[in-house]
Amino acid sequence: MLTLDGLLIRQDDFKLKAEFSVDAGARVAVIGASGAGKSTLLNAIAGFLELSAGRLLWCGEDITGKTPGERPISMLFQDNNLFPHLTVAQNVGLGIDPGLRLSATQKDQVTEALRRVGLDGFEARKPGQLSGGQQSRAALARVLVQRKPLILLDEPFSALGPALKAEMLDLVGELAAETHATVLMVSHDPEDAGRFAALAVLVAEGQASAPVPVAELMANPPEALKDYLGR
Ligand SMILES: Nc1ncnc2c1ncn2[C@@H]1O[C@H](COP(=O)(O)OP(=O)(O)OP(=O)(O)O)[C@@H](O)[C@H]1O
Repeated sequence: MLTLDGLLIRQDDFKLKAEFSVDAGARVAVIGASGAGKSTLLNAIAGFLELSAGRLLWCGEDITGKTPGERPISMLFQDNNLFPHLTVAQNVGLGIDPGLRLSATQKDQVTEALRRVGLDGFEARKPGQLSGGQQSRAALARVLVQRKPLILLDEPFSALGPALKAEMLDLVGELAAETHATVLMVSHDPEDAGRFAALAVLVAEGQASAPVPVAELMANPPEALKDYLGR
């Protein structure tokens, strides 16, 4: 279980509070208007932003003082964060060892992760030689080899067309189910949120609220969400 215990995050004069838990293995969409603080929330959970107050717990262990690399967390960003001068296999290998000194077993793990995301045969290509969807798959393979139990997705597929985006969301869902990972995904699209997650966290008015069923939230949206949905 991920527990946000009395979290307060500040970025200059922007403040965000959060106080809730997410069960292990849950898939949660993080929704809210632009600038509401969705990325801020994920960055704080990942350890890229320091907390002003509160604690973060994973399965009861306080991880507040841990660096991003020490946390049980992988994060996938919108721009995929692939290094253009490295091959696909090397980019994925970075998830195992930033120095890329991989054992034979670890190289096999890279190959297996690429196979799992449908990129076998693409090992030697550079990211620039891949389509947008294939780049997303490579970034996802890097998350897979990290084998972390908590995965944070910050609108990773927003540059893809609707069909490809749906395919990627389904793939992430399948992989998360196989590995029993807990997933928090920022989404701008209520349809994507519903497709991917049973639960949603609404970020609005300086607060990230406890997860509630997506369908319930959409059927009876609070004012802040109504504005966002244009209702
Ligand atoms: N590095 C920063 N320094 C100071 N303020 C920041 C910084 N990054 C973001 N902010 C502010 O924090 C608030 C929340 O930003 P954040 O990026 O988390 O919103 P978001 O909900 O993810 O938005 P979007 O949907 O547009 O990506 C905004 O008011 C933004 O201006």
